[in-house]
Amino acid sequence: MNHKTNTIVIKIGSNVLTMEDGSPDLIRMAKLVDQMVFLLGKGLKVVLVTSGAVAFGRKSLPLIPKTDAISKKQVWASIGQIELIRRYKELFSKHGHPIAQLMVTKEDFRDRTHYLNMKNCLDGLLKNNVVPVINENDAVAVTELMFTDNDELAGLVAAMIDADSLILLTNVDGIYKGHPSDPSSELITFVGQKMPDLSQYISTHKSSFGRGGMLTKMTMAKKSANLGIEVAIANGKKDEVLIAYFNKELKCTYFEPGKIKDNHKKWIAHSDNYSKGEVTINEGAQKALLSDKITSLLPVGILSIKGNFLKGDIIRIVDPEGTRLGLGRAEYNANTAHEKIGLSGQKPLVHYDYLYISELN
Ligand SMILES: Nc1ncnc2c1ncn2[C@@H]1O[C@H](COP(=O)(O)OP(=O)(O)O)[C@@H](O)[C@H]1O
Ligand SMILES: N[C@@H](CCC(=O)OP(=O)(O)O)C(=O)O
Repeated sequence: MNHKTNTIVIKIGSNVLTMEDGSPDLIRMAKLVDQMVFLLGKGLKVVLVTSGAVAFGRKSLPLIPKTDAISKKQVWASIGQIELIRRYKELFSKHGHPIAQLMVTKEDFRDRTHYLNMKNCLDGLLKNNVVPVINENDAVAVTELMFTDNDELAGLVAAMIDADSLILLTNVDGIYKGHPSDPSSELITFVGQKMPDLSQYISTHKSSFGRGGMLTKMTMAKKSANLGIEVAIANGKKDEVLIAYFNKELKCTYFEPGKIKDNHKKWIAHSDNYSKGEVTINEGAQKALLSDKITSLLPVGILSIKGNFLKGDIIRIVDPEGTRLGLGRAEYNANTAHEKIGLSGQKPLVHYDYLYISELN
């Protein structure tokens, strides 16, 4: 944790809160709440993104055999969430800390009004020293409306509130160069802004109750670090894990934060799934956008346009070879943009303030 951390988002995976047989690990839960209270005592603002609703519900109610897979998840999550949040309230209350519950879906991050309403709520809770406890609303979020997992939700929340740190607690110490259970496997302890892609080391294997897997965790960690948030993937089963992180003594996979992006850019950076169009730019425009100069995307640098986007929609920006360079908010609709392709002296299609160029192509 860097010296300037004021706000930290802590994500706790299903496997951290469950024992081998899938039953809730209430002792582990209590230890983690005690550590979050320690961080609060050090003056940090803490936001908790917690999995575990499905896991808690699964053990509380056997379902009739013909219940389909989606209904099972929805039923278990909607039952388990009650026990999950009740336990958190009980544990935080013992230390005099009030908590709040937010149940969200991916749609709440697409719509800018929803986004700003949620940000307003979170800012209000943090100002009043209330710990927000956030989970995906599994009762309504199925298939394409789902986050890949709560790692993605945690990254979106960290960007939304301009958190300084994001810690993803799972059931291994971090990303290994081999299988995590192999004693000879090396733990990757540091990931710099220019570190090559780590996906070569990551198997699709997931822990028993996890949903996303290490690949989504790594992807979200790198994207968050690219937005200026320091990230750690660490073992939530390790005693004192949050204390060790606070004291900079934690064995984990640490992602070095890049340049801090403003909040508009953080929202846009996470909007790839909502893009309504695509513009291919020429080499001159590509060079300008990748430079350190403050540059908007001008029609003179556009080669082609796809999609019938409207003013205000998010559009993808790709280089002449079709490689995604970034995202931006369209200042006018696709028809107007088509009329301006290649013309100089025109209003930017994407203004710099609403332009996000990923440094991780
Ligand atoms: N290279 C790797 N290093 C560490 N863990 C890995 C790696 N590749 C795959 N994994 C798996 O990813 C799992 C953690 O992801 P996940 O199951 O989604 O946990 P969580 O429930 O905490 O999100 C680990 O338990 C491990 O089995
Ligand atoms: N909303 C779900 C979250 C599932 C999820 O993302 O799990 P994990 O990959 O263990 O963090 C639940 O509470 O079970």
